[in-house]
Formats: sequence, structure tokens, C-alpha cells
Amino acid sequence: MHCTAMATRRASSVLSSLPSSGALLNRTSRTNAFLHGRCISTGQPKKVNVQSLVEADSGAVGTKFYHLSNTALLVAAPLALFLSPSPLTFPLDLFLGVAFPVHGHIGINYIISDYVPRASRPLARYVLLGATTVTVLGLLKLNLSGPGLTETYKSLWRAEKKEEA
Ligand code: HEM
Repeated sequence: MHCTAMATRRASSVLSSLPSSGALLNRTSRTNAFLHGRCISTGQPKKVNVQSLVEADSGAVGTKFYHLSNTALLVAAPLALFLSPSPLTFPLDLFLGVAFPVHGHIGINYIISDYVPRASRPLARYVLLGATTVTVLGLLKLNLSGPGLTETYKSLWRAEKKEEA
């Protein structure tokens, strides 16, 4: 069950059951909890399957990879910009080409859970999954047969080479 609905329904009981003002985490099911207004996963992670890619803000993908991707992007993105061009650029580009869209996919799923009406959520999530898939494939093409993600980004600030007559 989605935490957003659970949270609304349980808001009063959650508040009254808080042992102290410092207690912010309350379990709403075996695998989901409500923390700082956000649904997070707790306990045993769910199996990674198609449904966990569609509803990517819950279960194993939603929490483990999201938190991992936050830290990894924080390190890998500036590193790629600083090191490029170098032999490390290609592996970093390959990583970023997947990590950026997947991180965005999970983050936007959180936004869908928070703001999209319940009835429209499945459609919104499938459209997003399509957009994420196309983005991963596009960035993969750029990295495998083009100048790569980082060099493409950096080229925005590079002066164009003048063609010799
Ligand atoms: C260097 C690159 C990036 C870093 C270090 C980064 C880091 C973060 C962090 C720390 C959060 C907050 C996570 C949390 O609430 O627990 C976040 C949220 C988010 N990020 Fe990124 N991010 C990066 C790039 C991107 C990109 C390229 C997208 C593209 C779609 C994106 C989309 C989002 C979304 C949608 C959220 C959720 C916002 C919300 O909770 O309201 N991020 N990011």
C-alpha cells in the first residue's frame, strides 16, 4: 500500500503514538514507513521486478539505489568533469549515463506519489518509465558511438574550432 495514503489515514494515530517529540519514524507496514513526510522502505527489501521499476519510489529500488545514487552522483559527476578527457572518462560516462536517469526516475516517482492524483498515478509512472528507458538508451548511444556525456557537456563551454580554408 502507498505510504501517502497510509500517512494521511494514520496521521492522527501516528502523532498520538509518538513516544517523544524526537521520534519521527513510524512503521505503516512491514516494508514501508513514513519519515519527514516521505515514504521510505524499511526491513527486508522487496524483490526487484518490473513493478519495482514502475513504482520506483518504494521497495528495494526506491530506497537502496536512490540513496546510493545520491552519494555516487555527488562524487562521480564533479570527478567526471574534472578528469575529462582521460582514460577514466569512458567508464565514468557509462556509469553516469545510467545513474542520472535512474536517479531522476526514482526522484520523479516520489513527486508522482506526492502530487499526482491516485487515479492518474499508474499512467504517469508508465510514461515516466518510457522516458527513462529512452534517456538511458540515448545516453548509451552518446557514450558508445559519440563524444560521450562529459565531453558533450563540456563542449557547451568550449570555443568552436575554426575551420581552415
Ligand atoms: C550531480 C548530480 C546529482 C546529484 C548529486 C543529485 C542529488 C540529489 C539529492 C541528494 C536528492 C535528495 C534525495 C532525498 O530527498 O533523499 C535529489 C533528489 C532528486 N533529484 Fe537529484 N541529483 C543529481 C542529478 C539529478 C538529475 C540529472 C536529475 C534529473 C531528473 C535529478 C532528479 C532528482 C529528483 C526528481 C529528485 C527528487 C526531488 C524531491 O524529492 O522532491 N537529479 N538529488
